[in-house]
Amino acid sequence: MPTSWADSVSAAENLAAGPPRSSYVPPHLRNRPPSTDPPAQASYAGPAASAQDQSGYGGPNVGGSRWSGPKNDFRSGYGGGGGRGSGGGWNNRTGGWDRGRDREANPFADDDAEPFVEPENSGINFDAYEDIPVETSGDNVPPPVNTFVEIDLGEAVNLNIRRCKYVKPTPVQKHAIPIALAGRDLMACAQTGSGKTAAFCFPIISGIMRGQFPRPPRPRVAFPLALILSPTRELSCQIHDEAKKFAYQTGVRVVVAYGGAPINQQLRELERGVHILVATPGRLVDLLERARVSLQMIRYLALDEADRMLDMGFEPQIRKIVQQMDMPPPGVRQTMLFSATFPKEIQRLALDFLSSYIFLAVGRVGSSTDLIVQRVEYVQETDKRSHLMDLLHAQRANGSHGKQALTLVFVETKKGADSLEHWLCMNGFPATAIHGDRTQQEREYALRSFKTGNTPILVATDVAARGLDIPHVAHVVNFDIPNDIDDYVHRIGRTGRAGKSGLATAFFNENNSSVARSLADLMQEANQEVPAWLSRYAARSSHGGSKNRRGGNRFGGRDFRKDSSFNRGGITDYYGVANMSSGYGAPGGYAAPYGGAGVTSAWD
Ligand SMILES: Nc1ncnc2c1ncn2[C@@H]1O[C@H](COP(=O)(O)OP(=O)(O)OP(=O)(O)O)[C@@H](O)[C@H]1O
Repeated sequence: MPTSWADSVSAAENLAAGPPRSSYVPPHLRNRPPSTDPPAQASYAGPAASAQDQSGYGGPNVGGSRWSGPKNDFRSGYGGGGGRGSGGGWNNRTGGWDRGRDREANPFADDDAEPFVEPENSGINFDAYEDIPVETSGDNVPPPVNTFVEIDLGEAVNLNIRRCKYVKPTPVQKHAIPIALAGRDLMACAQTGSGKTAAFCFPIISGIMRGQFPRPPRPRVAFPLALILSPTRELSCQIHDEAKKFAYQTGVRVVVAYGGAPINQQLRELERGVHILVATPGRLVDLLERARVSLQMIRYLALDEADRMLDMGFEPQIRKIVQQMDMPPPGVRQTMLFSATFPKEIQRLALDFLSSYIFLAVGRVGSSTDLIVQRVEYVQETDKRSHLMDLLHAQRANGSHGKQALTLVFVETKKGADSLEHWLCMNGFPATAIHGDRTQQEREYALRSFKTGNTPILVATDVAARGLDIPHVAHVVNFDIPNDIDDYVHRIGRTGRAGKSGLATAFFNENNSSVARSLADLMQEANQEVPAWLSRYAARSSHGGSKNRRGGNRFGGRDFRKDSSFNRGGITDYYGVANMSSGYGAPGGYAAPYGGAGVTSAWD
C-alpha cells in the first residue's frame, strides 16, 4: 500500500476491415463470412406476449434473455436479414445505415496514441479484487463466472474484449453479466473504478445481437432498443466511447445525445439508426418532446450512477422518461441500475422501475489491498490555498509533474472553482476548471487538457465527481468536503481505478463537523488511519453522521429489502435468497444458488 505521495505517484505510473457493400445484411451478420443459409424470419420470434405486455414484444422470461432468439443464432436479428428488402437498417431510407457501418470508425485507433495508455489492462492489480466481499439477494440468482470465456457474449464482442485488453472480468462483471444475460432486473452496487460500464454494456450488446426485433414503425423517428442514462454530459460521452468499443463490428449502433451540444448533429446521427442510445435526461426529454425519439421498442434500460439519477434533482425527469412516455413497463423491458452507492431511500424509489430484481453488492477492497489511501487534514478555511500550494509543491519536488501525475481538486461552488483555478495559474500551477456554468466546449476542452497532462491540475465541482474514468489521476484533493458522504466516495473514486492505487486528501475544519462521523466511519471501514482529532469530532457530532451512515458495512449499500421496515411497510415484493461469497476460487455461496436457502449474510 502506498504510504506517501511519492509512493502513490509511482504506483499510479505503474481486423478492422468492414464487410463488402451489398444489399441489406443484418447487423450481427455483417462481419461474418458469406453464408448460404436462408434469411431468417422477419418478425419477432421471442416468447409469447404476456398479458402485461402492452407493447407486443413479449413478456419477461426469467432465466433467459427476454427477447433473444435461440442462443448463438447469428442468422436472426433485428427483423431478420434480407426479409425486409435490401434498403438497409432501421430508420434508413436509403441504406444509409449500411453506409454508416462501412464507415464505422475504429474506436481503438486512438488508444495507442494516448500518452498515458499503459501496454495492457492486464497489468492492473486484479489481485486486489480477489478477496473482495460480494453479496447477492433475490430469487434464483444465476451463479457468477470466473472468465470471459465462460460467458457466451458472441464472437464479435469477445474480440472487442481482447482489443480492450481485458484479460478477466472484474468482480462486478463476474456477477452482473450472468445475471443480466439471464434477463433479470438488477440493482448493482460496486465500488468506483471496478468496471460497471462493461458490466451493463456487454449483456445489452450481446442481447441486441441475438434478439429478433420488429422493424421500427416510422421513418425519421429513432426507436432505440436500449437506453443508457447517465447524469452528466461527460459521463454520457465516456459511456458512448466505451460502448462503441465493445460494439465495434457487431453492427450494433450506439448513439449519444446530451445537452450543450448542437441538437441537429445528434438528430442526424439518430436518423441513421440507433440500437443503443446513451443520453443525459434533459436532452432526451427534449428529443422525446420533439417526437424524434420513441421509447416504444426499449428492451434494456440502464441507469448509471442510478442513485444520483433517482435523487431529487433528476427524479422528475427520470419518471417522465421511464413512466410517462411510451417505454414498455418493468417486466417487459429489462432494467439495470448501477452505482457505487445506493442509499435506502433511493432503493425504495427504484422499486417503481424494477421487476423481481436481484441486488448485487460488491464491497470495498479489504484493508491490505485498499487502493485509495485516504488522508484528512485539519485546515482552516483561510489556510486552504496555502495548504494546497504546499501539497502541490511537494508533488513537484517528488518529480510527479515530470511523470504527468494528475491532481483533481474538488470544490463546492462554481465560483470557487473559477477563483481557485485563477489563483493556481497565477501562482505558476497549470490548472484548468470544469463546472456547470462553463460552456460544453469549455468543459470538453478542460477535460481534454487535463487528461493529456497539459494542465495536470483540474479544479472541479461535483459535475466531475461521478463516473469519469481518467487514467493517471494520482491525487484527489477535497479542498471543500462535500456534505454527503456518498459524494465523497464518488469523488475519491476518480483515483485508484481498475486496480491501481491512488491518494485522496481532504481539508477538514469546523464547517465539516456534520460529516465527521460518517467520514471517520468510512475511513475506519476502509482500514485507513483516522486522526484522533477527527474521532473526537465524530464522537461529538450527534446528528450529521447518522444521516449519512451506511450502517458499518463493507459495501456502498445493502439490499433494503432485508430491513424489517421494508416488510412492515406493506411492500409485498419477496426476496428469498441471500448468497455470500468472498473470493472467486470457492464461491461457497453459490453451491445451491437456485432457490436454495443460500448462505447467511455477514450482516445478518
Ligand atoms: N475486465 C477488465 N479488465 C481490465 N480493465 C477493465 C475491465 N473492466 C473495466 N476495466 C477498466 O476499468 C476502468 C474503470 O471502469 P469503469 O469506468 O466502468 O468503472 P465504474 O465501476 O463504472 O466506475 P465509477 O463508479 O467511478 O463510475 C476503465 O478504464 C475500464 O476500461
